[in-house]
Amino acid sequence: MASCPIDPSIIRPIRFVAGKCQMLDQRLLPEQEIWLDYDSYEDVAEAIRTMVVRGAPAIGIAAAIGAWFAARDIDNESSREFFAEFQQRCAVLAASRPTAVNLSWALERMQRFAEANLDRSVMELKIGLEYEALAITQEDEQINRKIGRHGAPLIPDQARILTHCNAGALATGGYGTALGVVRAALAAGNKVSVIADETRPFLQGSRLTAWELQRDGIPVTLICDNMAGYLMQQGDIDCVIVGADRIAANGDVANKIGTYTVAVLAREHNIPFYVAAPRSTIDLRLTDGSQIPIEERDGREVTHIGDKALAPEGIAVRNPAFDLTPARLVTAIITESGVVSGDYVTGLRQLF
Ligand SMILES: CSC[C@H]1O[C@H](OP(=O)(O)O)[C@H](O)[C@@H]1O
Repeated sequence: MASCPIDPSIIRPIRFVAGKCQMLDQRLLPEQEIWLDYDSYEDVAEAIRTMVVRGAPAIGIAAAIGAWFAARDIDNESSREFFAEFQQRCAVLAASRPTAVNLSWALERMQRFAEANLDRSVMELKIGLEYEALAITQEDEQINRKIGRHGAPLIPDQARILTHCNAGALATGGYGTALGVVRAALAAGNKVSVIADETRPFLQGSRLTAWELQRDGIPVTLICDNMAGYLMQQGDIDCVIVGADRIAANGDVANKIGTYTVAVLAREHNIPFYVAAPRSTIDLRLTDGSQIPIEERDGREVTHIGDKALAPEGIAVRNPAFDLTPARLVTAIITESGVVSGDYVTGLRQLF
């Protein structure tokens, strides 16, 4: 059933209506629900970089809206000169974060639209780009509902599902990818529950997944990342479902740091490890995961929570924001076009 776009009960982190954009500042959850107004491509790029908005599909949507702001503000009557400036501004958005391929996927889609319509006036190009950004925004939730429908049959009744990071409504245009499978399993009548890794250092699990699921009345238990192995050992986890930021052509998965650790633990305990992602997160241009850029973020995310220091001043820090899970540890990849497992090279290519 198509969701009602104005149903306030459904979590959507980005609002794009009549050329206006608001984004839920996810840095302030769960304590504050603050919506920020955006009206320039530079500010949207900063929102992506600073993780006001985060999550691969949500980053793609924000980038598309940012690209429209970029086009709207170009003051040029020549379509070709307009397009050259538009490409330069899209490059600013593309540089905001490196790992989630949805960012470049959305920007390339916007630029392809413009390039295919250079015979139009600049005004017509601007109008068309707004509709393209709106389409990218509105398509995402329906894609996630399809992912949920394909994934739900994999989830047994009473399943206790471990999640890592947030691949829910807050990471997308609504409904979520990994959490979309959870929502669909519940809608199918399965009494599933979630065990959410807090996901240090940005705490997307404790701050976002726990908030999102509690708000929707979905059973959720929060654990520290270092507890997952113990719960698996105790038989308290029945399956794992995570999202993805980029999937290479061979099925290697880049996702939030700690995902690889969970995948290794799941394999050790013979627990299914599922990845839920839209086709826009699959990058067939990369033969394997070694080619996926891994973002290194500010060490302050590790040494501080807000202004509170968690480590001695000046301590050396590493802060890779993602890691790579080899395809051999992935039980199946759940997409809006179906479920792929085993021969990922063939299976992923057949999705397109
Ligand atoms: C549905 S994609 C969510 C994906 O994005 C997250 O990363 P970040 O919060 O840094 O944008 C994480 O890897 C999630 O699995």
